[in-house]
Amino acid sequence: MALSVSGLSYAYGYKQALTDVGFDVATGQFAALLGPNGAGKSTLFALLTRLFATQAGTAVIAGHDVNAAPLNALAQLGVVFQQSTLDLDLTVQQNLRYFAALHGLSGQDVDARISAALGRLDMAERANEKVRGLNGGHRRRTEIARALLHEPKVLLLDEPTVGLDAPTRAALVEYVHGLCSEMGVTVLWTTHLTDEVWDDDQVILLHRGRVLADGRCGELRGMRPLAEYFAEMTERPA
Ligand SMILES: Nc1ncnc2c1ncn2[C@@H]1O[C@H](COP(=O)(O)OP(=O)(O)OP(=O)(O)O)[C@@H](O)[C@H]1O
Repeated sequence: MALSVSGLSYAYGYKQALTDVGFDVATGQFAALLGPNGAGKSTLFALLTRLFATQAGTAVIAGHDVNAAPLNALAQLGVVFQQSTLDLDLTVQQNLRYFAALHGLSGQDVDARISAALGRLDMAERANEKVRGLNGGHRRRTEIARALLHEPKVLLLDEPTVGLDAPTRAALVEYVHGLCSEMGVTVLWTTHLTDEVWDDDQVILLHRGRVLADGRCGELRGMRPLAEYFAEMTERPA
């Protein structure tokens, strides 16, 4: 498994945000962590990226426990946060070079990695443009290219389509599915939008801090749209 979470619980003081959360994601799988507002998605994301320390349970990334071997675990993790962290006044390439330097990547290899990462996201032609001049979709693609520079096995994206229009959202969803099928990257994509999930994707349905369902989207939804299944699961009384 590329990502294994087991018995993960987390509380903010008296407020329980996650309760005994567990799931596995296989290598090369696109997994949607689907949940309404307040479900606990951001808390889980913060635990996987070690922004918060784990209180109970374990998370293992590409064989490395985030608590026992944090450096090894984080080395295998690419992260795209909900809020953009690009420098608007640097070019696309300068943003990527800066990130590479922070990761201790240097030498001729870096430019080759940057070209490859931008190529994968169809961003090669924009390498010398300042980020300020890019539209939202291209900025997001730049961030994904950047998150892949150190060739992580697992890519986490926290609601990456927020603020994008429908066609741009659909294109981004398609790019990231392509990373799974063509490069074998394992993706955990958090969202509350059911149209971002494809039938072959794994759905981990999170609600009020618990996993309500975990399975292949096509199987979970059966004959009805995923949105209907999602509403049925999350709108019934506690
Ligand atoms: N700093 C905090 N202090 C107390 N409670 C918090 C804190 N941060 C989050 N919570 C609560 O924990 C629960 C899970 O929140 P979380 O932000 O992880 O959910 P989410 O699924 O990411 O929601 P959203 O989509 O709105 O970001 C919610 O009930 C939230 O109110």
